[in-house]
Amino acid sequence: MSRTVHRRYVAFSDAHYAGNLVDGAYALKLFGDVGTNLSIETDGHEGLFAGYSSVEFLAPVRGGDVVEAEARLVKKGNRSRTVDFELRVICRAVGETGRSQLVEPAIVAVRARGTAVIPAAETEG
Ligand SMILES: C/C=C/C(=O)SCCNC(=O)CCNC(=O)[C@H](O)C(C)(C)COP(=O)(O)OP(=O)(O)OC[C@H]1O[C@@H](n2cnc3c(N)ncnc32)[C@H](O)[C@@H]1OP(=O)(O)O
Repeated sequence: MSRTVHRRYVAFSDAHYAGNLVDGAYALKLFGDVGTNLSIETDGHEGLFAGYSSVEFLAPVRGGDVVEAEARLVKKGNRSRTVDFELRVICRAVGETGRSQLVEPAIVAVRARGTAVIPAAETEG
C-alpha cells in the first residue's frame, strides 16, 4: 500500500500555548494536506475527507521543531480509503538560540486514522 510524507518547519509564531506548544489542530491540518497528496497519487483526485475514527496526541509539538507527516493507505474500499497518519518530530530547537538538534529516533507526536472518499462521479465508468 502507498505512503506519502511531507516535511516542514514549525514556526515559533505557530506556538499557541504555554511552553511554546502548538495546538492539536496544527497536526490535523498537516494530515489533511499529506492525505490529499496521497489521494492524488493513488486515485488521481484530491478526494474529500469524511472523518477520523481516532486521534491521539502522544507528545508535544513545539515552535522551532521540524516535523514530518506521513499518510499511509491501509484499506481501499469501493470509494473509501482508510488512511493511517503519523506526525513525527525530527529536529528540535535548543531554546531560542538558533541551534537545533536532530531527534533520533524521531518522537511520534500524533497518530490518527481517517477516511477519505473519492466522489462517485470520479469512479463511474
Ligand atoms: C481536498 C480535500 C478536502 C477536504 O477534505 S476538506 C475537509 C472536510 N471535508 C469535507 O468538506 C467533506 C464533506 N463531506 C462530503 O462531501 C461527503 O460526506 C463525502 C464525500 C465525504 C461522503 O459522501 P458520499 O459520497 O455521499 O458518501 P456515501 O455514498 O455515503 O459513502 C461512500 C463511501 O464513503 C464511506 N463513508 C462515508 N462517510 C463516511 C464517514 N463519515 N466515515 C467513514 N467512511 C465514510 C462509506 O462507507 C462508503 O464506503 P465504500 O465506498 O468503501 O463502500
